[in-house]
This record gives sequence, structure tokens and C-alpha cells, in this order.
Amino acid sequence: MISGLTTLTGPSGVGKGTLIKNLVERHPSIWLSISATTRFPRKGEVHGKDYLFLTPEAFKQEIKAKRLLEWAEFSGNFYGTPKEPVLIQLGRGRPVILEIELEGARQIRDSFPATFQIFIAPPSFEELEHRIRSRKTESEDSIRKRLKQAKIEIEARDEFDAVLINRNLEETLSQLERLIGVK
Ligand SMILES: Nc1ncnc2c1ncn2[C@@H]1O[C@H](COP(=O)(O)OP(=O)(O)OP(=O)(O)O)[C@@H](O)[C@H]1O
Repeated sequence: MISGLTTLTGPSGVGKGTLIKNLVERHPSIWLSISATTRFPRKGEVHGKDYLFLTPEAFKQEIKAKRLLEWAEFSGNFYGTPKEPVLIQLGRGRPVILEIELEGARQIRDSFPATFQIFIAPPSFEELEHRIRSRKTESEDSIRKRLKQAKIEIEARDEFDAVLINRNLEETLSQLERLIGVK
């Protein structure tokens, strides 16, 4: 197994969360970084497990104290990666995965040049919209913001070390396992 830092980026609704959940279930040695966010929890999401849900004030404090590896504002909310847990897990030799948006991925590229960065792309823009809508977790306003941002992200895909098109979940998982070195 290759240990190191892998980042997964891709438009909202492309299936990053689903892929990671399956990957970590199959390979418990992989450590998934828990992001901090100011967005409201979706139904079933647990503080400290899915995200660290912070108030905007608490988030700004983390930025000021330089306790985040990267952070960005996305769809009207702040998202970021707490630095210390990532460094601890890497120090123990565990492979670490970060799910981050484009700006965060760019920041990590600067602070961790050895990172392997993967972009998850949808089979088509129509399919992406279909996935976001059928998830039924977002308001119409949030869906529009996410689709607008998705165009920007998809245009940046060539910046990444690898691009995986998430057509069939099982096939994408298998490609991901190969890229991370757990297959
Ligand atoms: N390969 C696939 N084929 C069809 N549907 C998929 C596939 N992968 C994921 N989905 C579905 O697409 C929807 C969006 O997936 P998911 O929530 O994992 O996206 P995400 O990229 O993590 O989004 P966000 O960044 O907004 O959290 C979910 O309903 C999920 O079940």
C-alpha cells in the first residue's frame, strides 16, 4: 500500500462522497480527513464524523490561528482541512484522503507538492444535474450555485494528475483503488 496524501476533487453531485465511503469501508487503513465547514448539516450527518460543523466565527478563528491546511469559500459556505490530524496520520504511515474543492486542491498543490491529485468528472453535465437533483438535499438556489461552480471545476480538470469519469460506481472504485495503490 502506498502511503501519502491523495486529494479527490470534482463537481458537487459527481459522486465523491459515495466513492470515498465505499473505498474506506473496503480499506479501513485509509484515513479520511474530516473537513470543517460552516454549512448546515444534511439529514443524518454527524458532527465530528461527516464534518466538523463550525459557526462562521469559529471558522474564522481557525484560519487566523493557521490551523487549516487549506480553506475556501464555496457555494456561500466555508470549507477547510484541519492540519494537525492529517500530519499525525501521515506520520504514522497511513494513506490519507482529502475530499476538497478546486481552490483547496490548488492550495494543497503548493503546500504538499508530493500530493497525488485526482479529479472525478461526470459522464455529462446533464447527468451531473440529474444526480444533484435526485439526491434531493439542496434548494433550487443551491443547485444553481453548484452547477455554475461545476462548469468552472470541470474546465480545470487538466490541472490534475488523473481524471476519472464516474460512469459506473464499481468501475470508478476499482480505478481509484489502483491509483491509490490499494489494489
Ligand atoms: N457512478 C454513479 N452512478 C450513478 N449515480 C451515482 C454514481 N455515483 C454517485 N451517484 C449518486 O449521485 C448522487 C451524488 O453523489 P455524492 O453525494 O456522493 O456526490 P458528491 O460529489 O459527494 O457531492 P457534494 O460535493 O455535493 O457532497 C448521490 O445520490 C449518489 O448516490
